[in-house]
Amino acid sequence: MNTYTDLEDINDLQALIQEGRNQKKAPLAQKNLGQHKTLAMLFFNSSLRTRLSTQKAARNLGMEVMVINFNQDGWQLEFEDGTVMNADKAEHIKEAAAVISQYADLIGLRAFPSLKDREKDYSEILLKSFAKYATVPVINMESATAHPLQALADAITIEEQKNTPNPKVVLTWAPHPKALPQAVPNSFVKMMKLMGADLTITHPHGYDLAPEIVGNVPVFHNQEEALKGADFVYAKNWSSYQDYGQVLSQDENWMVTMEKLGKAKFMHCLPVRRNVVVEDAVLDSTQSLVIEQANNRTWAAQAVLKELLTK
Ligand SMILES: NCCC[C@H](NC(=O)CCC(=O)O)C(=O)O
Ligand SMILES: NC(=O)OP(=O)(O)O
Repeated sequence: MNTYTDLEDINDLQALIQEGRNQKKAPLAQKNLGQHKTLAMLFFNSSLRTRLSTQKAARNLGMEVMVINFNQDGWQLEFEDGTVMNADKAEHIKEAAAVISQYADLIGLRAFPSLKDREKDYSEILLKSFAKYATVPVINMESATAHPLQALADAITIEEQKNTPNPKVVLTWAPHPKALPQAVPNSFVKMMKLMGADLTITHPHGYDLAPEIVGNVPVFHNQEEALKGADFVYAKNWSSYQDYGQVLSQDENWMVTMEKLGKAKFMHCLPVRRNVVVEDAVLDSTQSLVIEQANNRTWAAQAVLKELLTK
């Protein structure tokens, strides 16, 4: 693995999941691997889990970490080629990426989509420009359309928690007051396909994810029907892909309740809006995996950092 911009960068998924589980058992077993190496983490958006778990993972491997909140502390970046930079953008990605590459051995990036221009968001201009102009590996810490570190933590969580060889996994849309990205569901669907999981997707009309990502995964518009016999229920809100970035429904009947969950385990990437996405009773029950899922973010990041350090 030379970079971790999306799940396609993974050479051997089972080995990477196993590596994450090994790191969890012995977090400091390779504490000198990253000695004198630095991870620079660039945040264009808020984060709790990604920021802290990735730092923790890097430190467990002996790395130094530098963090910059780009919107507050960095210069506004220009990504287009050949522009006359006489407006608000002070620095071109060509210089910024080349300069950061001299200070750091790995660069992590978080940058959400605009949710205004689908073509532009799905072109992943920020992530791809960094990957192009940086001379060190780039790690996706949630880009416009993908969250591969989250998906790896989700895969580790399902592997740890499953009681049958091929459990039924249901990804359900859930209501939310704001327009949210498709990054988490996109990467979750891709990951479940890579794992060969028994995946079902359920969402209201108008919320289909990108067809090239969904492929032939069964999609139900009846949530109750989809949830029948589920072993894992993964809830997430996302805004519309077709009517790009729009909130078409806030139907509270789609909230995950204990009654709907049945015997299944509950997953969510967090942060989660209580009693909007999912009711308290679910999050406060022993069937909720959300805290363990967030714990696994460290081990997923540590597995990825290890691969990138030893490539
Ligand atoms: N990194 C995990 C999720 C990040 C983001 N959620 C959010 O922005 C929630 C914000 C709120 O609830 O106000 C998303 O859906 O992609
Ligand atoms: N799940 C996740 O990525 O959380 P943060 O947005 O807090 O990093």
